[in-house]
Amino acid sequence: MNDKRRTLLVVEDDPALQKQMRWAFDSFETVVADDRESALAQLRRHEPAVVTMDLGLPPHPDDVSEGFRLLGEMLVLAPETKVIVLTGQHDRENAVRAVAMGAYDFFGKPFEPELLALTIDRAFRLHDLQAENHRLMAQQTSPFSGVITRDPGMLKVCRTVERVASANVTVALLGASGTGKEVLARALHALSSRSKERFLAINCAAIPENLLESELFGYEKGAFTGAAKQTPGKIETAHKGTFFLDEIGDLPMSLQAKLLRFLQERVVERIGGREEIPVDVRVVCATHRDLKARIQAGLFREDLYYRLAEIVIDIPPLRERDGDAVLLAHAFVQRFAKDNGRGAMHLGEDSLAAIETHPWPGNVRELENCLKRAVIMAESNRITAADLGLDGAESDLKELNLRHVRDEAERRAVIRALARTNGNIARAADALGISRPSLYDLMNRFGLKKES
Ligand SMILES: Nc1ncnc2c1ncn2[C@@H]1O[C@H](COP(=O)(O)OP(=O)(O)OP(=O)(O)O)[C@@H](O)[C@H]1O
Repeated sequence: MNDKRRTLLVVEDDPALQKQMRWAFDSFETVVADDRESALAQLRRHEPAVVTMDLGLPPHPDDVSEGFRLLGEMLVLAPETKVIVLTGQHDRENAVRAVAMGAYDFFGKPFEPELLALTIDRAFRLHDLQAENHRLMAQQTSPFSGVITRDPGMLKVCRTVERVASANVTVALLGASGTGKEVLARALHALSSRSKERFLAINCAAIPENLLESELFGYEKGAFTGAAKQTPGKIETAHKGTFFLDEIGDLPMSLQAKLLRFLQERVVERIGGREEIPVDVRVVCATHRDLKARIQAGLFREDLYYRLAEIVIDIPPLRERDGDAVLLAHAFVQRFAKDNGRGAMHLGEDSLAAIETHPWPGNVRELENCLKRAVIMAESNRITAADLGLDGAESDLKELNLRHVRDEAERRAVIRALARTNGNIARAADALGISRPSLYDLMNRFGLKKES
């Protein structure tokens, strides 16, 4: 295969062997380095997909210390890069150690160039496949239906939910109102082995204290005035399924003790009853309140907190999710336009800018309601900022311009590299993975003086 875009870095201190390898691997774009420092500089500059490296490198060419140090640093700097380690013919121990550290493969010296070329080719193919896989994964939105996001923080939350779904641990979802706590609790249930059973939710803030107790634990006939028949509580009804306690931060103290007992003993006693009924439920809770602060204020039991918060998942507010407000807005417009039989509707430039700049204190719920109203109210198929009831923010097109964004990122990286290397141009250029002349060009472009 002759593809010059495939960059191979050869780390080899023997000039004769270096030359031989360049020649043998001329179907790749081969760059060479003869020691650790130059190898790291080449790695930064060329970002090769594949590296072959000798383990014996100067200043200690007769042992493997420098080689292993380089291998470790390369794997940190470029974990996707495939490193093929060249070892002595009988040095199996170091070969195995290198692969255990994360090297892709090893080869004994002297090697047959054709065989090594095949291994290199395979490494490139694997690298390309993994890159493609990452690209496809990045295109995906969240892994759950019902949760729309492309924000890295929120995607991490989704991955945590996936990971803990199958474990039978109690999960606390913490986040402001409308951030999607219930959506995530339902996803947790759907991904768990209990998905075929019930998901039961109760909002601890919405029900008065005396009613809440009977809602949670149930009651026997005649337990209190109006208790006409035996009624199981919600916890009991959720047996084998998932029980979602929303707004747990608002649970009255008296019920906190009772809930704690249930979490410890896993039995419920109906009001007015004497029987202890075993219940097997997975408990998920959520609150927008700061539970630690409530513990400090004596409003929430610390022992209950630790029972409930075996796994804590913090959900970021909408304003901290990059690009999500507009992404969600498009999805809501489509959904509500369809629900209302309004045909194809779209958001105008001014409304997109307004959505981006609004802080959304009510999070996704506020955005959802805002678009629901706008779809109904809009006079044409184009939704304006006025339809949204938001101030038509000046569209900051400069911020959206990709070249401007890139320039700004580059300017900052150059300033940081120069600061870290105390103005040393050669080292700053190495750190940035560019040549010295390129760094000078950038410094000129951004008006950065050599001393700065
Ligand atoms: N990432 C999301 N993608 C799509 N819809 C979402 C998302 N997050 C939330 N929603 C929608 O926003 C609304 C509010 O979400 P949810 O009820 O889960 O929030 P909450 O944090 O539980 O709110 P509260 O604290 O007020 O109970 C729901 O209609 C939900 O479907």
